[in-house]
Amino acid sequence: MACACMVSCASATVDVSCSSEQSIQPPAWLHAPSLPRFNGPLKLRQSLLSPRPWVSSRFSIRCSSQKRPQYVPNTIDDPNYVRIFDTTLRDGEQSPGATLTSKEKLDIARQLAKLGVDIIEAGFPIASPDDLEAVKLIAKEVGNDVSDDGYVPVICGLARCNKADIDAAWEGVKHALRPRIHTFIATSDIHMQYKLRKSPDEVVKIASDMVSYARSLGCEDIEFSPEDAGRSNPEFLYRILEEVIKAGATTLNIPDTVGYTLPLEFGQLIANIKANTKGADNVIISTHCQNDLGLATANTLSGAANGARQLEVTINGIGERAGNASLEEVVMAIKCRGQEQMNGLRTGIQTKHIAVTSKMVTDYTGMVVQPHKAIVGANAFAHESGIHQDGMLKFKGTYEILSPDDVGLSRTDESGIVLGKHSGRHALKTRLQQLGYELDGNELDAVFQRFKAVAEKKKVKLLDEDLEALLLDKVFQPSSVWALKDLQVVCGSLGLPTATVKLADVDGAEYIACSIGTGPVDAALKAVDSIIKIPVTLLEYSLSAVTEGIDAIATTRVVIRSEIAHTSMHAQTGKPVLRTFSGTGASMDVVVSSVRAYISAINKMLGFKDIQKDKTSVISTEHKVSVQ
Ligand SMILES: CC(=O)SCCNC(=O)CCNC(=O)[C@H](O)C(C)(C)COP(=O)(O)OP(=O)(O)OC[C@H]1O[C@@H](n2cnc3c(N)ncnc32)[C@H](O)[C@@H]1OP(=O)(O)O
Ligand SMILES: CC(C)C(=O)C(=O)O
Ligand SMILES: [Mg+2]
Repeated sequence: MACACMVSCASATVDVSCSSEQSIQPPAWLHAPSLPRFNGPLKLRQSLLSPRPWVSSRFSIRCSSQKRPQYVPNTIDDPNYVRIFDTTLRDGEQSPGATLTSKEKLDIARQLAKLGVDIIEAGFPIASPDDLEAVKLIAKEVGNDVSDDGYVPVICGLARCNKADIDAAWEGVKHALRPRIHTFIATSDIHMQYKLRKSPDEVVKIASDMVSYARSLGCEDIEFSPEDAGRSNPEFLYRILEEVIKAGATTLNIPDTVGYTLPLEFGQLIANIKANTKGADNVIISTHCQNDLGLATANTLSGAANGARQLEVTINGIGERAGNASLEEVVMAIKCRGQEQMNGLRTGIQTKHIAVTSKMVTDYTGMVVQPHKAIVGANAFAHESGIHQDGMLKFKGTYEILSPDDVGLSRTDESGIVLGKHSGRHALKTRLQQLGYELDGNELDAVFQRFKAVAEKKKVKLLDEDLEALLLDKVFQPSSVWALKDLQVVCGSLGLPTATVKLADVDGAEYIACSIGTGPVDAALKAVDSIIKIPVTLLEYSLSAVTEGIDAIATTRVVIRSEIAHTSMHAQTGKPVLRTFSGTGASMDVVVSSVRAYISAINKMLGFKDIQKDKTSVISTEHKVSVQ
């Protein structure tokens, strides 16, 4: 039987007709050498539709209509569709220091609409006149911007269970095409006794009266939350929820306000509420999980698996204290595993807008996302270890369950390879090839050794400029006559800058010299001079950091002139002139970098006429120290 079917391949989403064979273009990453290569349209057989955990996430197939269901407050005509309620502008803004201006809130609301969230909680209008104005603005602008397919987000305002709050919330949201009032009151013993100082009976009456009041204003979409439901007596929850349903609530949101529950426990709570609350079949059950134990995403997914069809989340997981369940984690988990593990759950989120939304929220709130944050962290699609990089180079499915394209991330290096201290030769060689350098064998080994040594010290990843500097320093050098073995400098404002240098000659014999100078570089170059004993003049010296940061690699370029030999013909006068030689060096230590460059130029000079150093001219024999 044919059915409407959606295939989501990396960033592309293709509607196909689902019969026994379907024709779609394969995603690029499917071209793994170890798998059959598909050059034409991929024939998708039914066997490919069966769960294949290692592929399904990067290649998810859904056999249902992907149209967003028509919005009706208390029901969804697709049992697998989960509404995404974004509360970045309300709970998210409760993050200490995350205050947003009205303009920023409007920008974020517009972005949330692009993302396709079903409900935007735009603020807590009673909190301040600014909050009310921002909610109004969002309701008027974003809440009336209907897309071609009929989508327009619900605009919601929060209110305590009192008339003033509800009036303010209605004042804010009523301009939207789909306005919602969200009212809440705490139901745990601890909150009722110590915070509200009200009996359970009083709380039930207030809740029911205030839901009725909200309905009486003309709002047909009412959400009610029993605050601290995670620590509330379940029997009391069933009772109060039944009363608010009778009073006209259309969504029952179950907050784990202090992030106290464990995933199985929270899932069971949702299942129990659905089973034991009269009228629960005619409303939407929602989750609102705080992250105090780091379980917000897990609890939210557990709630969805147990029948919740609205999930309250924030971008980047920001929110009160440790934050809320993060939109990107919840949505991508459903996208990645919903088909296979959650009976085909789906959301209406356009996931390719996730990265930019995350960035906007970071910029506006100043709440920086940790590098290893799932989905949107800087490292979420980066691979540093040699074994992983080797796997990624061979087939991305080895270490990636999602494609960065799915969340709107592009990376300059398609394999997401970050060169660092854990990288191997495969990754280094590949990156060098991409930069245009073909290295193998000893050359590759030599660069690899230097690369490892630098990567050990460098805290941030190695950039292309770093690699090129290493290549210049290690590979594109004249054949070595003298080599720097060790270097030590003493400098500062106390005493004279002094350098001790150990060089090895072409036979491996070592020579040490010590010198003072005007600074550490000058002292080190003089110590080199005193070993090599060939008069040269330093004509040019330049030092630059190839990348940013205190641990950047410094490259040095020097130009020297031999004062005793090595002439060339002047192009205009035809007279012999003393020849100049340049050299480059690189190191995270500026003095080492300088000495390497200097020795490189000297080696070039010595190699030019094939004049090996005159061993009799060195001032010290092996391991003897000469101090100038
Ligand atoms: C779990 C959550 O995230 S709830 C949302 C939390 N968000 C915020 O609080 C942000 C915005 N808040 C504010 O700007 C202020 O708290 C306001 C404007 C809402 C209220 O300020 P104030 O009137 O000065 O009250 P304050 O915040 O000090 O105390 C809260 C009062 O509301 C009562 N209250 C708390 N929750 C509720 C509720 N859901 N329904 C009714 N009353 C409530 C408290 O018992 C307390 O009443 P009391 O003054 O009789 O003791
Ligand atoms: C207002 C409610 C839903 C809330 O934010 C919470 O309980 O965490
Ligand atoms: Mg909350």
